[in-house]
Parts: sequence; C-alpha cells; structure tokens
Amino acid sequence: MKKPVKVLITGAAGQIGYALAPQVARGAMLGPDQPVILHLLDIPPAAQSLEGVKMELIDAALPLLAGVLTTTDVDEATQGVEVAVMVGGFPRKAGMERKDVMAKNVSIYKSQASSLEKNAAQGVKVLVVANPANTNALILKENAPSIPAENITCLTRLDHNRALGQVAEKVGARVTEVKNVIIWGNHSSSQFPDVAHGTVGGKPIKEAIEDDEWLKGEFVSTVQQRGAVIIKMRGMSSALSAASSACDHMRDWIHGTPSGTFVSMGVFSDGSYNAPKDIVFSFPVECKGGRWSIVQGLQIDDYTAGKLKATGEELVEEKALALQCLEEQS
Ligand SMILES: NC(=O)c1ccc[n+]([C@@H]2O[C@H](COP(=O)([O-])OP(=O)(O)OC[C@H]3O[C@@H](n4cnc5c(N)ncnc54)[C@H](O)[C@@H]3O)[C@@H](O)[C@H]2O)c1
Ligand SMILES: O=C(O)C[C@H](O)C(=O)O
Repeated sequence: MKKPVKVLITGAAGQIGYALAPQVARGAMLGPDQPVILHLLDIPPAAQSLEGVKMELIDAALPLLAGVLTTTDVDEATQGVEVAVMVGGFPRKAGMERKDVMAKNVSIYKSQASSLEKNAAQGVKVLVVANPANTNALILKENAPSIPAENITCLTRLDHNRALGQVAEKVGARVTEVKNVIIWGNHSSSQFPDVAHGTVGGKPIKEAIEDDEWLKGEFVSTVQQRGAVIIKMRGMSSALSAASSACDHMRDWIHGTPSGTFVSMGVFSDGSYNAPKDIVFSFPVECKGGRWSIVQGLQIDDYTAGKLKATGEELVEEKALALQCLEEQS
C-alpha cells in the first residue's frame, strides 16, 4: 500500500465539496491505488454540516480513504498537505458577474495563502476553484511567495470539458474522440473557447463540423455562458461537473497528459501568446513528470488574437480591482 497523500479541500461543506470529497476518495484525482487523508475545512457556521459530510464518507466505506480531518481552523487544515483544492468562498447568484463576488473572496485567499505557505508540504500543488478563480489564484500566489508560482493554478478545465462536450454533441461522437480544444484567458464570460487546433476522431474540428457560423457563434457563447445557464436551471452553480473537472485537472497535472494531447489550465502567465504577464491566464498546457508547460508555436489568427487581448485586459482590470479591495480592507 502506498503512503497516503494529504489532500486539503476548503469549503468542504459546500456543494462542490460534497461532490468532490468522495471522488477524491475513490481515486479519481490521484489514482486508483493512492490512499488519501482528506483535510476538510469550512467556516464555523458550517461546522455541523462538515461533520455530517465526514459521517457520510465513513459510511461509504471507501477503500482508499485513510483518514478524514474536519476543522474550521485553517492552520490545522493546511498542515502537511501535498494537494490543496481551494473551493471555499461565496458563489455567484443569478444575475451576478464573477467580479461581483470579488471583495468577499479575495481576502479569504490572501489569508489562506499565508497558512498554506507556513504549513503545507514542500511542493504542494494548489488548485483554486472559487471565483474569481484566476484572480484568487493570483492573490494566493502573491501572498505565498515561498510556494513556486508554477505550483499555483486555477480551474478552467470545466470550461475545457464543456467545450469538448459541445463538440461531441454536435457531431455525435464520444467525448474521448475530441481533443485539443483550448480555453484562453479568464474563467469568465470573456474567455475564448478555441477549436482551431482541435480534432475529433483525428479530423480537424472545423472540417468535421463544417459550420463556421456555429463554431464562431453559438459554440463560443454556450461555453462562455454555461456557468450562468446552470445557475439559472439549478438555482445553484455547477457542482458535479466542477468537482469532476477539478479531479481531471489534478490527475493530468500529476500523472501527465497523453502524448500529443493538451488541456487548459489557469497558470501564471509568462507572456506567451502576448497574454499580459503577472496574471493567472488559461493556456493550453501539456503535463509531464508533475509539471505543466504551455504548448508553444500554435498559429494565432487576428480574430483569436483580438479575443485573447480582450480576456487578458479583463484579468488586468480584475487584478487592479482585487488589489484595491484588499487595500480598502486593510
Ligand atoms: N472555477 C470553476 O470552474 C468553478 C465552477 C463552479 C463553481 N465555482 C466557484 O466555486 C466556489 C464554491 O462553489 P459552491 O457551489 O461549492 O459554493 P457553496 O456556497 O455551496 O460552498 C462554498 C463553501 O465555502 C465555505 N466558505 C466560505 N468562506 C470560507 C472560508 N474562509 N474558508 C473555508 N470555507 C469557506 C462556505 O461555508 C461553503 O460551505 C464558488 O466561488 C463558485 O463560484 C468555480
Ligand atoms: O459561473 C459561475 O459563477 C460558477 C462557475 O464558475 C461555473 O463556471 O459554473
């Protein structure tokens, strides 16, 4: 039996936490032979609910689950964790943009960054899910200077998976046949879902679909607006798909992407593809040996360059707004 890995889930009494904890304990994130100890954090008003989640995890008799720690103390929660999935925060409600939850959420990420830096295992891999995901990840990075920037990422894999799903539905293919779509930029409605380098059953997506109007119009807006539509339909934001995509993100980061396949991750920008530097931007990445690298050399036409510019500008604005919120709170 392998040594268990300590996995932190913040906001664990919430709806994503409830969907995510059993998936991690079933091996969907770290592998089918990797035992885990879950560190579940929430705030004091959710403490009882968190205990209920722990009871259910025990009741499920999950073979890979080597322990569950529930706590409302962030320093206890971050102790020795090798993987941290940051879900805690306030979700957006119908009619709100992700920026509207900014002030509430960025301050959480500032304080939890310091705790992770102090207590997490060396080499901790961090995935920020809570919105505004890119900017929360940036604030976490700025406030945990001893954690390498490459170890702090945000979730745009849900948007990536949504794009795969839309293409598969359109052509009537299995989702596994669709590869190499890209989500560029922000996990917001300014993101650009790009199929120019993607294939379905080995054929370029553009040739398989033969409907440029759909690809430039309905496809893009469906992926961009999917989060808002789910909120309208369910009265709550996506949870099972967010949890499943968080597992995909971490699994590929740790275990690698198949040769020739890339996925989308929000990572600290080095200015590739003219994205602004010093923000967390979603790029196409390949993963190997526990590290991600941005896929280089993709041809970008003027239309796509314009979309990348717009989403990059939004992230620069979000960063300024976040810093302003933090200054006002200090
Ligand atoms: N990146 C993505 O693809 C994506 C997808 C879906 C949802 N989200 C975001 O994920 C976040 C969680 O969504 P949800 O539906 O699970 O919300 P939820 O309200 O059901 O759960 C959030 C939990 O976080 C807890 N929390 C609040 N402040 C905390 C703190 N300081 N420390 C620890 N826990 C804290 C709350 O008590 C709650 O239990 C939201 O910000 C949502 O917008 C992101
Ligand atoms: O859109 C939201 O606010 C929730 C989440 O980010 C999503 O994409 O489903």
